[in-house]
Amino acid sequence: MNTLELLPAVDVRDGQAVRLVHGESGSETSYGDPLEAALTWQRAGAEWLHLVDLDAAFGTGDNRAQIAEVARSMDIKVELSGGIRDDASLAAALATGCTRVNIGTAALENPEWVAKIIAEYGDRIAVGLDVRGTTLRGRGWTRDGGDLYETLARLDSEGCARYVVTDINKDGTLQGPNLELLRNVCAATDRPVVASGGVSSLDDLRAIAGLVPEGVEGAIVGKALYAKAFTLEEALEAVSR
Ligand SMILES: O=C(O)c1ccccc1N[C@@H]1O[C@H](COP(=O)(O)O)[C@@H](O)[C@H]1O
Repeated sequence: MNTLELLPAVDVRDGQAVRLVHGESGSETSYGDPLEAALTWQRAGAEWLHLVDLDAAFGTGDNRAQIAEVARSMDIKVELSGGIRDDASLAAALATGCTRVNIGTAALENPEWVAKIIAEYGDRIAVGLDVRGTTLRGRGWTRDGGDLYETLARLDSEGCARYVVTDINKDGTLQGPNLELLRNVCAATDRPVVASGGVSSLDDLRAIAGLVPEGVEGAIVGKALYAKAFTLEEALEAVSR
């Protein structure tokens, strides 16, 4: 059986590594320098970094230069997210050398462009399905963007390689992942799924790892690591069995 991949998250707002609650602007807790945070996860044995430009996602500016510096400083794989919505922002993201980008809003608002970049870049494009219930949310999770399963079927038919599925109601809450949502998405697609939102304990990670045979490939871990609920070393050990 494959091991669950873990992607520690570094979300950047106003130059700082932060965690939000339910993705709500203004709910930030700050954790200092993003590069230091990223290097901490790399030193602890991470194979992936989930790196998000939150200002670009919210439309409150961007942290593009800093994000690029972090991505370029990593020896590990980087999934880059936030504000990648057109050719220029995609080119800048890919030029950082990141392994893949995660597209949210554009997959809801600009499906033709997303179909084009999926065809062009294949595995380097993941789509972030950020949901409340089964309704997708875009523009910093402030606007409805259609039905999860209809969008998933469309993206599947266009060849999307992978989905990052976030339950907004769980994100940043330390309330445990939405396993039912993950199971339902895995049942609806044969593409790998990266789970995001709610991880609070090693048992949560073991529960997500139990979904690897159903199609879950990885889990993003944010607040739990910053709040020191467990260490990344412990997390990696927990999912390696
Ligand atoms: O990660 C968050 O906490 C988050 C909160 C609010 C909005 C977005 C958030 N994260 C990431 O941003 C991308 C979406 O960016 P865009 O819509 O493509 O500009 C999403 O995939 C999340 O990974």
